[in-house]
Amino acid sequence: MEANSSNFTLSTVLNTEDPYSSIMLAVAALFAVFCYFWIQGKAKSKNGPPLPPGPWPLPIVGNLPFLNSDILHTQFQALTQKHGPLMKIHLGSKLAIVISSPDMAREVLKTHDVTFANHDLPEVGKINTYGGEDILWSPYGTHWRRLRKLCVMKMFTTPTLEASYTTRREETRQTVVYMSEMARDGSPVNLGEQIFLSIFNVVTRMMWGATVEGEERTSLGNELKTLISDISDIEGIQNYSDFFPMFARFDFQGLVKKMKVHVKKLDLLFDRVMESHVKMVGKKSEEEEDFLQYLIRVKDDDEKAPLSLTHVKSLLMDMVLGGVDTSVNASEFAMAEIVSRPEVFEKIRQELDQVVGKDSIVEESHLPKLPYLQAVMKETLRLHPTLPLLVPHRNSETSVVAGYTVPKDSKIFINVWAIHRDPKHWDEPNEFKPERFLENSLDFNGGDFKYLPFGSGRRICAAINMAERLVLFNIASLLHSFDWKAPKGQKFEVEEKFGLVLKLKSPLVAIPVPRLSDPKLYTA
Ligand code: HEM
Repeated sequence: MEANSSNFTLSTVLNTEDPYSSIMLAVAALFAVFCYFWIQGKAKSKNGPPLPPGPWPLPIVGNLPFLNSDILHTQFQALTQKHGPLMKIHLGSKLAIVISSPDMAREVLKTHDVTFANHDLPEVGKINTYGGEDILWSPYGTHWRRLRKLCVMKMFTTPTLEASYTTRREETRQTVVYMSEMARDGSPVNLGEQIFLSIFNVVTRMMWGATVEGEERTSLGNELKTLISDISDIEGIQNYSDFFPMFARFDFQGLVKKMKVHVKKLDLLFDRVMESHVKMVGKKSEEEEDFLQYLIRVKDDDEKAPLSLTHVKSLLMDMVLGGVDTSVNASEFAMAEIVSRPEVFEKIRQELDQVVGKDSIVEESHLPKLPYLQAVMKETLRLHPTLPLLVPHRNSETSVVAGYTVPKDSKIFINVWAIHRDPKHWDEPNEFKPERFLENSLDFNGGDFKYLPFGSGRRICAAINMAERLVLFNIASLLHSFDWKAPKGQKFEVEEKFGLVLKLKSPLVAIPVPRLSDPKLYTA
């Protein structure tokens, strides 16, 4: 048969009448083949154990064309059924390893913990953390240890948290007051926005004493929530610059550019705060100082690892970006699960009425006496882990894990979302059943590798006790003070939107109905 113009043949592609384009295509094809063999050669272990199994990669792009960044966690879960709980994936020129069982998680987070105790710094992470020298992205070593020690020994200790209770109480009361005002005329409330304001204010007041109040509470609050959420969304997008580092400077998806615009806004805020705090050094006693004053005072104390003002600023960024977004989304998921399940809501109400009573308000000291509510928080983080793939780790050395070679600098995804829904380890894994946590002794400390909402090992979340207080106190107060009704014609839904941080697909909007008898319980 004669070739006609609609036929898609090699000669039409090569366009034999245009020798220049033929040569270019031939060079591109050769380059592709070269890259393919180079990646394969680089990925193969030399005389050592084989690489982990995984789907067959295409030249150059690897498995990228088959991955959908909106459902990466479920795609990884499905691929694991075929290739096993230690699986390799080629992301362009980058080798990724996906971990999907408690045993494999133990291998990387415990057995080989030092080697795997780095986070894989993405291109956009360099922008929002001033070069990645913050606590989240710094590689395991002296500088990271110094930052972590400052946080863990100053900001997140039990005495500091106890001392800052007034802050959390005031902010939560403000939220209850705002909601009772909305309740007066039956207005719906965007719960995520209000929880955001409360948690944002708590974190920033603990760090530098600032707060958002009055009219600003709605306007600036929404703006900051959107800003922080946009930054975390950009962090969640698969950036081709990370998979083809040699082209990173072209920033083809424009993500670095977008990140710079967002970060500039937060940076201006931080600069103002830093300036005022530098002026205040020495003017307050050590007991009175906030975390930022403390950091500025001690930053040069350790000769081996002195900190610059930029390091200090990057820590603020970590707390605001890492601490606020995670706690808000965890609280939103918990509220969404509770209000959409009358039987769960009823049990919580009974527990609250028994422990707190209807003529009092919730205090943080009540929290240890609320086992069912604690179980609800644990079950929420099992079903909807806030960081479904943790923060991707990176190994600093080539290692042999479970008989397979994991080459140095691989990107390690720990699919906590899949581990938390593995039927080998959980009964009815897709059901929301808080009771399971009344029957087991699982906690947030990462000792049991089937439950890792805060990670495990050296890079485990630096603020678990603070996160637990923030989430529990917030939701306990909202559930004790109000009944929650869906706006007319709507029903509550708990659908997930995947990203670095797991979010509700649609915002949780509900109408508060006060349930306590004394109006004084709705004042600040
Ligand atoms: C429910 C709320 C939270 C959840 C679920 C959560 C979870 C996590 C997870 C999974 C990691 C990474 C672990 C890994 O990659 O192995 C992490 C790291 C971290 N989190 Fe949290 N977090 C929460 C709240 C907070 C808060 C409130 C703060 C501070 C204000 C905070 C500060 C940090 C820091 C600084 C790191 C980095 C630790 C390091 O790399 O050494 N987190 N968190």
